[in-house]
Amino acid sequence: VPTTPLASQTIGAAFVAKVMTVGEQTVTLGIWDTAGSERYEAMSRIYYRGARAAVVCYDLTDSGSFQRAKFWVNELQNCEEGCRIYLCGTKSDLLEEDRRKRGVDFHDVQDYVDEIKADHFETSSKTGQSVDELFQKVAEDYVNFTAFQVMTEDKGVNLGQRNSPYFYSCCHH
Ligand SMILES: Nc1nc2c(ncn2[C@@H]2O[C@H](COP(=O)(O)OP(=O)(O)OP(=O)(O)O)[C@@H](O)[C@H]2O)c(=O)[nH]1
Repeated sequence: VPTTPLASQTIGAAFVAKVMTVGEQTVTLGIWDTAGSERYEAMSRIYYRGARAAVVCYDLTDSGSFQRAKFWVNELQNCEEGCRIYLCGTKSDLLEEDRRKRGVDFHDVQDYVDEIKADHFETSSKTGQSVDELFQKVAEDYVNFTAFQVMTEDKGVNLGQRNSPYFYSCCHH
C-alpha cells in the first residue's frame, strides 16, 4: 500500500521541449522532469544519461531535501562528466511569507555551490520567480560551452579572430 499519494508524484519522467533564444541563436532544450522519489532512482538514471545540464532541485524549506539533492549531485559528478549542474531551491514564495521557514542556511548552500562549481537559483513555481533566468542560463552556458569545446577539441582557433565562425557555432536549429 503506497504511503504517499501517487497521483501527485512524477512516475518515470515527463518530457518537454523548450525553444530558447541566445543572442542570435535558437536553442531547443530537451527537458526531462525525472521523479524525485527514491523508488524511481534507477529509472531517473536512464533519463539523465548523456545530459549536458542537470537542474537538481531541493525544497528551500526542507533540509532533508537538500541532503537528497547532494546525493544526486554526487551521482551526476561521478557518472556524467560533461554535465553542468544547476542547484535549484524551490518554493521561494514561502520564504517571502516567513523567513524563518528557510530550512538550509543560505551561506551553507553558497559554500556547497562554490565547492561543486555549480550555479544556484532560488525559484518559485507559484510566482515564477527566477524560473526564466534559470533556463536562460542553462541555454547560454550550453551555447558558450559548446562553442568553447569546438574550439579546444578542433585544431585550434585564433582567439583574436572575432569573426571566426566558431564563435557563432550553433547546437540545434
Ligand atoms: N508554495 C509552493 N508550493 C509548491 C511550489 N512548487 C511545488 N509546490 C507544492 O509542493 C508539492 C510537490 O510539488 P511537485 O511539483 O509535485 O514536486 P516534485 O518534486 O516534482 O515531486 P515528484 O513528482 O514526486 O518528483 C505540491 O503540493 C505543490 O503544490 C512552489 O513554488 N511554491
